Amino acid sequence: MARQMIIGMHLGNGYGALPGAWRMPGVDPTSYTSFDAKVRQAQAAERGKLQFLFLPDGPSALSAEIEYEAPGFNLDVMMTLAAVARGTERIGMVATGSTTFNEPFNLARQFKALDIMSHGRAGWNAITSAGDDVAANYGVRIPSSADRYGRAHEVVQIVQALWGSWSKDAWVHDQASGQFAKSAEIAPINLGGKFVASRGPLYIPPSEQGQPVVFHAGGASANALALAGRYASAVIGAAFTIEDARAQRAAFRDAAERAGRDPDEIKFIPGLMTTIAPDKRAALDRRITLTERAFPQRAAYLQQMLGVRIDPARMGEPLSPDQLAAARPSSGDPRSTYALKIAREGWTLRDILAHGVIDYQPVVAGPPVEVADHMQHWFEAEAADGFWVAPDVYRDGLDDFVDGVVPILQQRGLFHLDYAGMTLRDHLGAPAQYGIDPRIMP
Ligand SMILES: Cc1cc2nc3c(=O)[nH]c(=O)nc-3n(C[C@H](O)[C@H](O)[C@H](O)COP(=O)(O)O)c2cc1C
Repeated sequence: MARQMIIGMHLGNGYGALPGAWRMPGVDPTSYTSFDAKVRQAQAAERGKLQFLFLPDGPSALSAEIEYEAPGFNLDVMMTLAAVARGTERIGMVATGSTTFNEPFNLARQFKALDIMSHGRAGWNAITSAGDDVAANYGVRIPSSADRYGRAHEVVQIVQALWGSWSKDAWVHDQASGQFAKSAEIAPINLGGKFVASRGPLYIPPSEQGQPVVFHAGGASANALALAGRYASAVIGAAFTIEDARAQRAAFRDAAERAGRDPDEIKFIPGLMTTIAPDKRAALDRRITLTERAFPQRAAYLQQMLGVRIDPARMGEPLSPDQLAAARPSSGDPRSTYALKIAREGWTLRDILAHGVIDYQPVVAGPPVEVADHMQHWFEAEAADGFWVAPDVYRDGLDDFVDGVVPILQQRGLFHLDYAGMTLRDHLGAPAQYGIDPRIMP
């Protein structure tokens, strides 16, 4: 069968990916604390047969914008997914769990419990935390990159070892014989390194997929490549251009190969922000409503990207011929070339910003077919094995993706018509694994 794409959905604060989402008509302003809202959003993604939900997590400092904007993260990713697990049946659930600020025993226990509750649908986004604001919440300074990644390798190995501490058929639960478990098949782990250790065993038997799937979110730094290359089945990526995405995907595949794995075992899944509307004008207007508060600040940044003076008071005007002639895309920001291309098309300053030229992920603002075209283009260029999609506003943006974009991708043979299996491993085509991968023994 032809290669088909994997699609995940960003499940953040309950409102949507853009800062104005909480104030949009029809949005319940208390969705931030509503588990029901998150379950409904997960159910909508499952209706679209999406393979997984992606829950980022900081926990970073409260944003300076809290006066006007909702925090970007979930109240608590594991508690949210416990609720989502009970309200869904097939969709995978991938939560972020820091390897810097958690003990491996806690991570192993929580993720495996979720894996059991969800019948084999859990994934762990194993990241290193960066940022002094996160560290301050734990009363420490942020460790060096070498120490963060050194700890991350130990944490992932111990977590995986703990996951395998019950053999696959250790749990007998035979009422007739009275045997609950085979104690000879439950082993302590006794693993330790420079940073962390655990005796084990865990007291949780295998799930339907054996154990959770390991993800990693990050860029292609040498340390991230070494970590993801060894352990990750999928990388949640950020790439603004198709060239960057191709290079990152190739780098992660090479890293997996260097770790002795088949490169097809690691899927590269960059992000995509969507604003879906009947036409381009309506989509840009929607993005203006959702993000305009940030435009003065973004205009100042656009000035640096293009190397010309830009007057934020002239939001309704295109850049002048003199400005366009003098503009030079900054080599320090890969988004600059695209920003200049959009500016040269003659859009007003407000519309240039509404195109998402300064967003963290590529933005598609337009009708569903444009979103599908973007995904097809990147997928067929081997820049992506799939996408994690961040709708601007969950309330309608998620349905517009599921009902508008997904059928186009299905008609084009690029996306499955239904789930073939029950577990996250099934959905990703991730090889079976139980305990530490024997190819990567400590
Ligand atoms: C798409 C994407 C998603 C990320 N999600 C998270 C997250 O949920 N929580 C987090 O602490 N860091 C997250 N990160 C940050 C990375 O884990 C990592 O800290 C960052 O890329 C710096 O990596 P470095 O230390 O190798 O330079 C994310 C990064 C990317 C690109």
